[in-house]
Amino acid sequence: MKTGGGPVSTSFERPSIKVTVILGRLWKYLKKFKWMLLLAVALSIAGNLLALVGPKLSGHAVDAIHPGPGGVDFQSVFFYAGWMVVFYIVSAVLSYLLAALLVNLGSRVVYEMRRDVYEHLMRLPVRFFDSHAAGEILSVLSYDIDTVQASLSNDLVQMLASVITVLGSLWMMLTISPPLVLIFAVTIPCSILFTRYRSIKVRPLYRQRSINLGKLNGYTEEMTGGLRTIKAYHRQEYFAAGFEKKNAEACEANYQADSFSSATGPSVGFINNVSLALISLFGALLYMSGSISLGSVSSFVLYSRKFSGPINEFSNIISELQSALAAAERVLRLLDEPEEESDPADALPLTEVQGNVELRDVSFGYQPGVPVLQHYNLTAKPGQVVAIVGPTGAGKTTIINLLMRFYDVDSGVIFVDGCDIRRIRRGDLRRAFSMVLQDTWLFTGTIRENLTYGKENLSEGEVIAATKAAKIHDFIISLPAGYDTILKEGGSSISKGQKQLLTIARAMLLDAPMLILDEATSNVDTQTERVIQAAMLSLMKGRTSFVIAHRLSTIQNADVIAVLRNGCVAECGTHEELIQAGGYYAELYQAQFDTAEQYSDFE
Ligand SMILES: Nc1ncnc2c1ncn2[C@@H]1O[C@H](COP(=O)(O)OP(=O)(O)OP(=O)(O)O)[C@@H](O)[C@H]1O
Repeated sequence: MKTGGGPVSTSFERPSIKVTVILGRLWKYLKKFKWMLLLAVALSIAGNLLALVGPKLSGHAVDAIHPGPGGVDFQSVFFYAGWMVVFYIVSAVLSYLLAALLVNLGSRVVYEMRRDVYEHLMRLPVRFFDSHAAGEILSVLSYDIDTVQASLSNDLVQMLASVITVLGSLWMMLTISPPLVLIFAVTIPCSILFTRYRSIKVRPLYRQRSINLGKLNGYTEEMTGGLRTIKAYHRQEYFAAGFEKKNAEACEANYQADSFSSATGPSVGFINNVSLALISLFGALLYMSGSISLGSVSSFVLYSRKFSGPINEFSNIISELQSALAAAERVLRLLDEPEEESDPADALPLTEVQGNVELRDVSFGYQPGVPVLQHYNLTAKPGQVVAIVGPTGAGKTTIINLLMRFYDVDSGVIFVDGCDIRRIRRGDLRRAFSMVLQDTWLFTGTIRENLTYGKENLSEGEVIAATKAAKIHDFIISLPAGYDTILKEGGSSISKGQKQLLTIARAMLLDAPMLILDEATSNVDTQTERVIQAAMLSLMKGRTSFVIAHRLSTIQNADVIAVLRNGCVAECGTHEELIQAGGYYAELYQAQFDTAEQYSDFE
């Protein structure tokens, strides 16, 4: 079954969400841990207030040094210096505890966020996955969420510390010399305006960085998936050029964002140094006029450094926050993707399935204006085997997509046991079908887990009976760990045919009342196909089955063969009837028959 094919959506690139909305939604995650947050605030206040005492003590120590011989009051100097050490040690311990707490908080938030995104992904319609590159989705789940975490654990602690240090230092400076504080009235607004201007400019750059990285990941994921084909066609250079382009775009966006934001720090640093020069100048003048002690000037200088340090740091934090906001935005955008419509409140259960299926006047297209099925009609009576035949791209798999409600019809109705499938609970409808597809999907786990994941509490005997019927038992027990063999990365360690036989055994074990076989034996050799034919026939017995097969020899015994052409049923009947009619099916059958003959001559 095809699941891809649609254009890769660019929905993660839509215009930005308002910062307040992003913060509000991040707060919903944070508030679950409000006690940790409160403790963090308390630790931050305590730690930074203690650190604020240092410069004051240092000022007292300086004032204990009097000009002239014997003018140093060592007792006082040691007293103040000792207390400084004590305050700084306690403050450092509190800062360490705070950082550890916030790292923990960040991890918890990220855990929740990642879980929400994953659960949301599971609820998204197939349409979403058909139109988004897997790498792009992975990029949101890993890189973007990690960026949010880094910001939550580092920036949050710095922001808290900065606010307290700035306010505390300002207060201390006001107690020392209000006129000197006036210098900041000129320099601080310059810093703030400059930082604000840069932060407005930098956010779109960070957004672009996330987008480009997502594209690069999408491309890499696609290329690693298709590596065999690339090597077989010797197109490494061609795709390397594509990678080069995406890589260059990602690096360029990264450079643009980082270089723009990194210029902010030095600029703000310069403004702060100007204020330090002014403080030194005016401080000296005040000292000479006798209105301030030398120790106070020294304390003031230290506080001014403490005061402007975080403001300088603020610009860095702001750029990191912008990066985190851009990442959070992409995460939220993914969370905003509309989920598969939930079942209506009065949705009907599907318990005793008879297997009456009818597609009545069904029209459908994946994209507006590009119809795939047009006024399509098909009826399957209970227990019948319906084969759907048609040229490549005719819409055979699309019928399966509609039957399973991976997509909904544009018009017309699909009935199961006389009930519109849109009125049936989705889960019940899907459980009513066992599917064996051309593209088999096995997950990392043991063979047994892969066989039984559709149905719990299966006995060993049932599992072995199914694998024997699917002619895969002998292969499984030939493996050193038998049924406990771990299949890695979707079963990449076993052949495609073996994978398909495993999924046939899985479908047998699921024992659903209806069957979908979409090129189910396409990867199996003709000999094995013949051998498992009996098992397939017994599997289909009494079950309404939809079989898609290009090899017409496998569907000759179907009760109904529906030939699909140009979106509608071109011919319908049994094999004999269609051969007699001498239409498209007869032509197709003859062509396959001739080819088989040619090959047997060749042999
Ligand atoms: N997710 C999708 N988005 C957009 N178009 C799609 C999508 N899946 C399939 N199509 C298009 O719909 C048409 C029918 O596709 P479908 O997979 O149903 O054909 P098919 O008869 O099963 O082909 P095949 O025999 O090659 O498996 C094709 O033109 C295909 O390109």
